[in-house]
Amino acid sequence: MDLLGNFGRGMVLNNNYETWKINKYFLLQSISTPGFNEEAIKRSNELFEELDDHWNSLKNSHSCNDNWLEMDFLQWINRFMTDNISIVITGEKGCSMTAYYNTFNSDKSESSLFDDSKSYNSDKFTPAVMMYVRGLMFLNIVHPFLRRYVPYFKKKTNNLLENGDYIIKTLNNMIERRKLEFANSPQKLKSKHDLLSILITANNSAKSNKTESLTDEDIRALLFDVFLAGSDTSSNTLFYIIYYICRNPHIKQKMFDEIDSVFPDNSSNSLCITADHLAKLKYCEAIIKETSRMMPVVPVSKRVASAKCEVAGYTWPAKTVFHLNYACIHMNEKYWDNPTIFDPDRFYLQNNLGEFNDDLNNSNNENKKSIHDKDKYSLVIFGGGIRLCPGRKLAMTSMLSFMALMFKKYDVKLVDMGAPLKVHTGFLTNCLGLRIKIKPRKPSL
Ligand code: HEM
Repeated sequence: MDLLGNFGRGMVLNNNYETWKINKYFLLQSISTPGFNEEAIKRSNELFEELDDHWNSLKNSHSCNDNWLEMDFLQWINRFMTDNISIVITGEKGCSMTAYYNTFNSDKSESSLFDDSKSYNSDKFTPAVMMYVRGLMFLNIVHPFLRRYVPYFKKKTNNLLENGDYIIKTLNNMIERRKLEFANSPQKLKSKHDLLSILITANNSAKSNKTESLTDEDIRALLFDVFLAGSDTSSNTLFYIIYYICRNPHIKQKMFDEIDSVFPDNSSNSLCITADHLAKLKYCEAIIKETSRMMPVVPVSKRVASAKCEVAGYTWPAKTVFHLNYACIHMNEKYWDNPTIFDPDRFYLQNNLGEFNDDLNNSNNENKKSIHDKDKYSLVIFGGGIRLCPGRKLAMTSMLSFMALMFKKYDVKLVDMGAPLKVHTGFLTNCLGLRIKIKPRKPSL
């Protein structure tokens, strides 16, 4: 079942506390550096410009009624976030948006730029990671006899093994290439702020100081974890944001007003967002929280009791598995007034937005502020306790950047206001499709 040799390595699939702790330490140190955060914002700016160029070309090549461009937002935002997480992890430009744009074009020549044997192809790699996750479920459920001897299951198992090999090879190549670059030109790499370069630099200095360090397999597992956890989570949240603000025009307007106040109009067509701008987008932050309360992309999680414990007045033996229903907690009337109403003001007016700025090194997160007076775990978008999501700051940065860039420029509406939100819940609650229309908010843009 352990196709990648990841069990006991990295974070997500690691139940060995000692190695998990070391991996977590390296990941948090790497993604908490100011350079990493600035780079993530800079990359969002660049990628949005690319996305906007694609949209403009589509608008020019298709006749659009009233200047509104209709699109399947699911496809674009998935690819935007795929390219975003790819470049943040590897420093290498992904090709998912370009590959998708090319499907609208008769001239597909740009696709040939991506040679799998030489460079990393985000459009192929990220779906492979998702296939790996679905494969884990399959391997968990299907009996080994069926996998070995029954043709249908055997074929599926072989596909999964091939997929696992492809992921390992891609990540190994990436690490090897970067280490070689590092050996040839150490100074150059010190100025790089992608996750892989920072991890290698931090690991090299741990080795030379003879403190605990990572193996290449650990680095591979950490990269895999971030590919796995960092893209679909943020893109699904952004779908749901679009859905809810379109259905609540007064909230959309309040969001536009905030964005306009942080980015007053200037002659330039493109924004250049910084961390200071993002810190001012308190209403946008409240929208992200309220959307995630209504529709948490990670709806459940699990914990295993390491020792006998008491929960809800009952005594439970060690190794009891507890399923934590985050989606239900978010709808509990004990903690939330009118929980079915979409109301970002419940976070905004209380000005209680400290959760995402807490000390990222504090794994127990005991200092987490309560969202309101009732219970600090009544909002568990990013989980809680020792396995709290380490990527929450990066997630907030990418989502806020996207919101500012998109809504400074574009108004948005749903193609079908009456259509229910189509979702599928597995590990994540995935949106299955969302047709929207966009139009520049100002004629000059
Ligand atoms: C909107 C975006 C995101 C959401 C909603 C989200 C949510 C979560 C949740 C609920 C958990 C499980 C916590 C628990 O069991 O209590 C988790 C774990 C994790 N997340 Fe995120 N996440 C997001 C983005 C990211 C990003 C961008 C990264 C990249 C660094 C990331 C990396 C991880 C990792 C490595 C874990 C596993 C932690 C462990 O097992 O100890 N996540 N995330």
